[in-house]
Amino acid sequence: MRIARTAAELHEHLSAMRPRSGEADGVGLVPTMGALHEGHLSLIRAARAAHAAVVLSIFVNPKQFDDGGDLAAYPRDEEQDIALARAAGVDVVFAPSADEMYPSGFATTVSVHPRLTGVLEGAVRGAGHFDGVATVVCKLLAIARPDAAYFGEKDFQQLLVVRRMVEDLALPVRIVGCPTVREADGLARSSRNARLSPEQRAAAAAVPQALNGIADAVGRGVVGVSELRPPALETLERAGLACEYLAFVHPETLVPVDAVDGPTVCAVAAEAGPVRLIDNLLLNPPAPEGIGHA
Ligand SMILES: Nc1ncnc2c1ncn2[C@@H]1O[C@H](COP(=O)(O)OP(=O)(O)OP(=O)(O)O)[C@@H](O)[C@H]1O
Ligand SMILES: CC(C)(CO)[C@@H](O)C(=O)[O-]
Ligand code: BAL
Repeated sequence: MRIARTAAELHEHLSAMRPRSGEADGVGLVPTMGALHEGHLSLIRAARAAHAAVVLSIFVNPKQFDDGGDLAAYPRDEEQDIALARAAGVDVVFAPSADEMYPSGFATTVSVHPRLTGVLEGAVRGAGHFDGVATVVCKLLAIARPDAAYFGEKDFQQLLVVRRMVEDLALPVRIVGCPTVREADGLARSSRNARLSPEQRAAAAAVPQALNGIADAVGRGVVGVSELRPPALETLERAGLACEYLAFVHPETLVPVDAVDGPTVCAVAAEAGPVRLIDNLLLNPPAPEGIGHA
């Protein structure tokens, strides 16, 4: 496994591999901010299974953090990340500095429309968050020129924003979404979980419980958002979590819905002490009675 600190080094390593890339499906890119866990490893495994060469990028992108505190507190462990990447079969780790990504004079922002970036995470983290994500992902795609790039469905709005950007700018890359990897109690794996105290970690299980409660209710035919929200909010509140949003939206437009009468994403963000937890679930309305029975 090679480590590249600059775009030039990455190109050098990849050009040595590109001849191989004709065999399988070229290069797969897995963009991350490091502090690798099973969620990231699942993306790497998906890329490994599909591509001749796998590039893992590790870059804690300052442009997507509004709050300097969150950026400073973001967990970093490059040594362990490199060991995990090697064990998972990554070919090249691309770990640039902020100066390499944003040299002096850098003056470009990629901005997806606020109807997709100004709501949910964008509303809480500030308008600059998804501009920062779109800008860095666009640049990572331009540097690595992968055939496909892998993103987690845990950050479902990010995945939607990246897909929109790629389609609108006709970027020659396939975007692959991968399912959320969870702990035994259902909590979505996240780098920020490392900052939870044991009490906060126990309380955090209320997030998947709230989502599962909603899915169960929808399965029983309860589809009105006004009926689905209160018990879920109560589950979060009982655990001592501060809910930032619990939203029912159309999976592609992010427009809020009143009822789960078509595919709907329930997206939630809650604070456990200093840690923001996000999660989501795709809900489908129950099949009309009689359908599906022999
Ligand atoms: N539990 C998970 N399952 C699947 N993919 C995940 C999971 N957690 C993160 N990812 C994906 O890994 C990629 C890199 O994410 P990132 O480095 O921000 O990790 P993270 O754990 O989401 O960190 P954060 O604490 O910022 O939420 C993203 O595409 C993200 O959606
Ligand atoms: C996609 C990403 C690597 C861009 O910095 C980041 O937002 C993340 O880790 O999800
Ligand atoms: N995992 C999404 C990127 C972020 O939290 O900034």
